[in-house]
Amino acid sequence: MSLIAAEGLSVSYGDSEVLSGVDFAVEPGEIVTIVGPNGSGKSTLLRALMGAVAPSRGTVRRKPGLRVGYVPQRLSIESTLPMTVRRFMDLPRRGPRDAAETALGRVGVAHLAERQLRGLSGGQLQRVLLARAILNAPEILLLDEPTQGLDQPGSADFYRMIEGLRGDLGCAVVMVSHELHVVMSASDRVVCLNGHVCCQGTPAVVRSAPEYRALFGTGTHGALALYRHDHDHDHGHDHGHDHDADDRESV
Ligand SMILES: Nc1ncnc2c1ncn2[C@@H]1O[C@H](COP(=O)(O)OP(=O)(O)OP(=O)(O)O)[C@@H](O)[C@H]1O
Repeated sequence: MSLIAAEGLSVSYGDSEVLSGVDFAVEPGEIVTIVGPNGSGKSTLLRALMGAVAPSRGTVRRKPGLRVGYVPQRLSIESTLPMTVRRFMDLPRRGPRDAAETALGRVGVAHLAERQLRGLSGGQLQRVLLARAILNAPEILLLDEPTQGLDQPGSADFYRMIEGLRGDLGCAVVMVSHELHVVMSASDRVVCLNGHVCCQGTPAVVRSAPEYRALFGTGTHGALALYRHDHDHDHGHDHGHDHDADDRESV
């Protein structure tokens, strides 16, 4: 059984439909990366999977009792607020002390427990957010651009750690990322989103898919092209049909 399955999922904000007809399912233990231009609905898809935004059409089904860990794109508490890492781990409610220590240790930041949150580097803060997300032994981790602001070695470390966590906890991981070259190697499956699913499959399949190349170009592993892509929010364009991994191996 899928952990989460969206079928024909559409989401609108007011009159504006940002996702239309998305079919997307996550199986236990897989690492799926969602790529797409700015404004293509990646964060919205994650939030719809969690149940934080309601579909305007279609359905999202979650396995009953599913434990979800979520790392947001930005920290929503006031970052100038005095607060230690340990205290932050106890929000919104205090858990067993050793659980927090274990989680911090798992992501390599046990030594930061007494430090102030606001004094952490970007990479340290990401790890603390991740530690908090794994406190409830999630079956699925949802990460929204977890390496934003990290340099390339920092990002590569972070993705290695995600793979390690998947191995230790056996959880599935769904993450949004712009760092296509790193992400590609760390993912079992890549979904290219532009209001709808343009193409999906293994990293190798997606990299050679014409729909992906049309969005991201072929140079610089797509990373720079991503930011240059001029997204006009017209989701009505037609790629003919959606593809999945199996019919694209020969491209
Ligand atoms: N709460 C909201 N109310 C109204 N519009 C919203 C809301 N959240 C997102 N949008 C709009 O929906 C569209 C998709 O946003 P979303 O954040 O899902 O895209 P994204 O692919 O994650 O973008 P980015 O790569 O820039 O983070 C954008 O045009 C955005 O402005």
